[in-house]
Amino acid sequence: MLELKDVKTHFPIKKGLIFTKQVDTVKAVNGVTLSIADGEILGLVGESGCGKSTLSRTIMQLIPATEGEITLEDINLTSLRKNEVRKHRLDFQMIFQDPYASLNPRMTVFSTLSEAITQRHPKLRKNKTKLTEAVITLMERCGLDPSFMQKYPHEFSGGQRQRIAIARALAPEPKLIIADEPVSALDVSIQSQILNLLLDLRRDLNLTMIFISHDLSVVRYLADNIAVMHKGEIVEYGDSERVFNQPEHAYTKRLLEAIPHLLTEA
Ligand SMILES: Nc1ncnc2c1ncn2[C@@H]1O[C@H](COP(=O)(O)OP(=O)(O)OP(=O)(O)O)[C@@H](O)[C@H]1O
Repeated sequence: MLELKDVKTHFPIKKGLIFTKQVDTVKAVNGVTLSIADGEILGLVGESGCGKSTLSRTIMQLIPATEGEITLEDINLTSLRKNEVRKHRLDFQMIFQDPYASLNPRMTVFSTLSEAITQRHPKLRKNKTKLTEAVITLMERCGLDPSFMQKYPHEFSGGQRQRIAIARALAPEPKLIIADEPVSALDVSIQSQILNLLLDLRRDLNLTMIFISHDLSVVRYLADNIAVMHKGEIVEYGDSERVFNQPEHAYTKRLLEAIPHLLTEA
């Protein structure tokens, strides 16, 4: 479904004083090769600064890859012209850590979701009944009471706001969802509800997802496969349980040792 071949995203940065012409390169993503199957949840883990966000933004075509190939269902996105790339933007949707920041505070749930639905189905703009039905279906699917559709984000709890953000991400019927630390800002009890919602959605809609987290226990719960990223490279990749029980790379072992309870559990 999604293939990455030797993807590199490098940022040139000026070195030293204002008038200097010397340039350094930050190799934020440095030769990533990965594939994600239809309906798979891939966990992407690594410390802050290892390149997870840059890799997501490169996959979503928000920043151009310096080198390499990104193929979505046999379309080589890296070879497309800018206006052609735009057509594929809806195929990728993101869920962020802070739903409050990602939702427009001045828009009701209905406006937020209907705007996202009509990006994919513009004709629905003229059919309020069908649009409302689609909003209700999305809200129910994400465990939200549709009678709250005229409410604003601040009128919901943190967990419910994340459900709205998830519904918003699903609305344009994306091919891939990238969830960037989607439960890190939530209370532990709410975290599991949101993780279970994501698992239910994957089961019901065959969602394909990259789940980014620094929390390995969360990733283990959700992901089929795990990619461990370190200094712009994938240093370990494999089935979730294998990576947890028999980590091969020293960096993965270090990450696992940082959570001792996980080792005793395994
Ligand atoms: N636009 C940019 N220009 C220059 N350097 C950048 C740019 N964006 C990211 N970087 C650098 O690339 C490296 C990877 O950053 P990135 O944000 O992708 O890491 P991350 O793993 O997502 O970190 P975090 O978990 O803190 O978000 C960092 O060293 C960062 O400073």
